[in-house]
Amino acid sequence: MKFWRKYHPNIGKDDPEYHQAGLLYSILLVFFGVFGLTAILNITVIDAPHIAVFDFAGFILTGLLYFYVSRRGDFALARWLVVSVLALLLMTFAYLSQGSNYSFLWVSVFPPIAFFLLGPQAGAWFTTGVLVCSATMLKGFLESGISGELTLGAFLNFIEVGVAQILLLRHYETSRRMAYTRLEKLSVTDPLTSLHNRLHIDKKLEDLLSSSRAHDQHTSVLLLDIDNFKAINDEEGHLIGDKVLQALAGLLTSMVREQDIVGRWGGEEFLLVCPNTSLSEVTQLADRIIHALNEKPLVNNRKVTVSMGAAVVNESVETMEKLIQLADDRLYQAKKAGKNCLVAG
Ligand SMILES: Nc1nc2c(ncn2[C@@H]2O[C@H](COP(=O)(O)OP(=O)(O)OP(=O)(O)O)[C@@H](O)[C@H]2O)c(=O)[nH]1
Repeated sequence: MKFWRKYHPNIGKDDPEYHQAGLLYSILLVFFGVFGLTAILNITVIDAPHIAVFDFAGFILTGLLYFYVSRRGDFALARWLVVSVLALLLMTFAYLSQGSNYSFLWVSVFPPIAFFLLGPQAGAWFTTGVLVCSATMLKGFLESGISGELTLGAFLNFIEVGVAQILLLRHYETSRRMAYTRLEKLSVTDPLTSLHNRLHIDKKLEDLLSSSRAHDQHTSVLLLDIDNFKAINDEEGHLIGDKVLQALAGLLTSMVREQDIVGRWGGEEFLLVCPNTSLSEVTQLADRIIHALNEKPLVNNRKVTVSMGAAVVNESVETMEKLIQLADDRLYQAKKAGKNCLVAG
């Protein structure tokens, strides 16, 4: 049931907000249905019109909120609105039932939702606020003796459970988010060189190409392969081979602009993606790389050379596949031409 995706097309399946959006729209729909149904029941069967008024208000409020959130599409605002309305409705319900039937326990569904939608920091503050308001209200009921079911013990248990929930959820949500951030970083990083991995660079390049086409800008790529890398491994050992890859990654990163992307494309292949860069500009960059490598050894007094193929987006090379294929064909030509050079056209 991913009907909400049409309202937030920018939230992808791998996004942390994906499940938040699912929860948010489920809450709105469930509350909308439950309020509508209980409003009818409270009027027709139970004969409790004062509760029916509250149900009806909840029905209208959640309906309006659904409409607003889905039309506006600002997901950050949507989360705050839903959590605020939920807090309001739960506390109003606790107030109307005046401590009877332990219905104030409904307030305890609030903390997990608040932490999940707002995060550990805002979730903790918001939940503390709701807990303080609810406890103040229940204290009033307790002192006035309005409900025989609300004992001092029940009241204290309510507060203790609330405090425990805040502490536990804060810990849980913080560690969950940290683990997510770490995994997200690992999934886009090449462990040996710390450069972007192929998966990530694929996605970045795809995004860049769509914006290049939309704004009629040049995006150039440079596919780079270390020459005779097998010989380096064979003669110096794999550890030195790894060091060469790391040193080259560092050199390439230091030579490009901030907006350029350097990634490890495969074993001893690297891909440089340069937004807003013409073929002649990327040729200058390639010349600087060749010059820097010829100038001094990378690791262990061992000079390393590279071959490169460059390509730029234009009318005949529009897709990512075609762009990479062209750069790869040119890289192959550079190898055939004797290595340590660039082929750009
Ligand atoms: N040390 C190390 N070697 C790797 C890694 N990934 C791939 N290789 C090695 O890279 C070498 C690539 O060899 P080839 O494809 O024959 O290429 P080459 O020797 O560079 O020859 P040319 O490309 O024609 O210049 C292989 O020996 C792989 O084992 C890595 O992460 N670390």
